[in-house]
Amino acid sequence: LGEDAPRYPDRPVPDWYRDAKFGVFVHWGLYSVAGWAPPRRPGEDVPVELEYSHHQYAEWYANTLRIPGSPTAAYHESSFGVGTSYEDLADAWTAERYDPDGWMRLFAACGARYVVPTAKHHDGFCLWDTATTGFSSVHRGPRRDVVAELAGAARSAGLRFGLYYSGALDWHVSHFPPIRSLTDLFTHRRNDPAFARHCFEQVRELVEAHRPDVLWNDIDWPDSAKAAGPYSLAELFEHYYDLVPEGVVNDRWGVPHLGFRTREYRTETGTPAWAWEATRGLGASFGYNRAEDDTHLIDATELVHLLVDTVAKNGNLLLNISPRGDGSLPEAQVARLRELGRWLAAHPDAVYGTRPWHRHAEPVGAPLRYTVRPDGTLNVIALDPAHGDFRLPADLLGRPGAHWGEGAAEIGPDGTVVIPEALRHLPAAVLTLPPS
Ligand SMILES: CC(C)[C@@H]1NC[C@@H](O)[C@H](O)[C@@H]1O
Repeated sequence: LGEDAPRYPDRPVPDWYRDAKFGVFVHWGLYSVAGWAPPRRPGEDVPVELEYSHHQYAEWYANTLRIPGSPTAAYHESSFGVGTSYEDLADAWTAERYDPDGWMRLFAACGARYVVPTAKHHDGFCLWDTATTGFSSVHRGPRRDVVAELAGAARSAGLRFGLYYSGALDWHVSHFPPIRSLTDLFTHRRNDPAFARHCFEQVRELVEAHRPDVLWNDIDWPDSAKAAGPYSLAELFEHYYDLVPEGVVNDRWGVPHLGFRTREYRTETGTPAWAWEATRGLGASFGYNRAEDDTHLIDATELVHLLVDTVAKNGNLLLNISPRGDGSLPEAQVARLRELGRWLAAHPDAVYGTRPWHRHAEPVGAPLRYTVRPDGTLNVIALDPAHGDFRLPADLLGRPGAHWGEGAAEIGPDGTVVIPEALRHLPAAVLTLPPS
């Protein structure tokens, strides 16, 4: 970094974030009106040359639509007619079933401790009362300040409130050909001072109006804002932390300042010392995709395993839900969220406020995950208890006071742990061992 490179703050990730463990991402925007992408089941892939023309992310509709011959281009013309642009859809967006309070009560009931809705995605459509553009949900379509309503509803429901912002891509104010490769993704983007100021002013509006507890930027930030000076990223971070002392940012700003690291549809292999967050949709898309059905969604048991595995590895899970354009929530997604919430409500101390043990799982043998409570109690979380009894590892043998919730656990001299019949139907059962 040159000597004129700005100095970035070195801030610890706040305890509220590390204790929260589970948040809900909400990708809702103009792309939700069309709500379509080529559906993709777990494990399905496309050849790299089709990665962008057949993008599974429905929130990329505005880009995919511009790729000649793409399935999205065909879908758009057959659905909206020749000559209808993506941006024309803004006036068709009515959001008649949008219920911010209902959303947030549901997320809180499902065990989420924070929520991160999209304020502006790559399409450039802003969901708040911005002075920077008329391409917004206040000036067009719903004619509502969606972000303000979500912020109030989230905090009324007792949730921490974060905001997602697309700092690298804004297709409304950029005039590049469509992104058709990973190289395009990092070259077909504006880095000029005018765009840097535009992004700075938009995020400053959001910070000053809503004091978001999380600033979740995506992909990168305009390069011209990475030197010291007015409208610089360093200035924006300083302003943010002045207004939100417990605020936290992610790792996608393109500068040597980050709070938590992010993994998109991926996990960590071990237990990193740093705070990180696993994020994914319930299906293969973040934005609503009407072409997805139950077979495209992760099932509830896998969701519990994903949360437990992530927390055991020192991470948070930010699980995305994809509201339809009218603001209703896809029932199959809600059902999975509720199932996860039921398990969490029955096992809060296995997750919230815990920290990793010295290993997150066993290299071989029983599918166990470990977390440690603030008082030192060890949670031994057995995934898929229906598979039956398991052997405690040697370093846990003989530790007294093992319990399954209410009842004492039966552990044989060889460390075989009998899983009570009443627990075998659960996605995961939690054995506790008092502090050694
Ligand atoms: C993880 C999530 C925020 C995704 N980040 C990359 C975007 O291109 C994608 O649409 C989605 O927002």
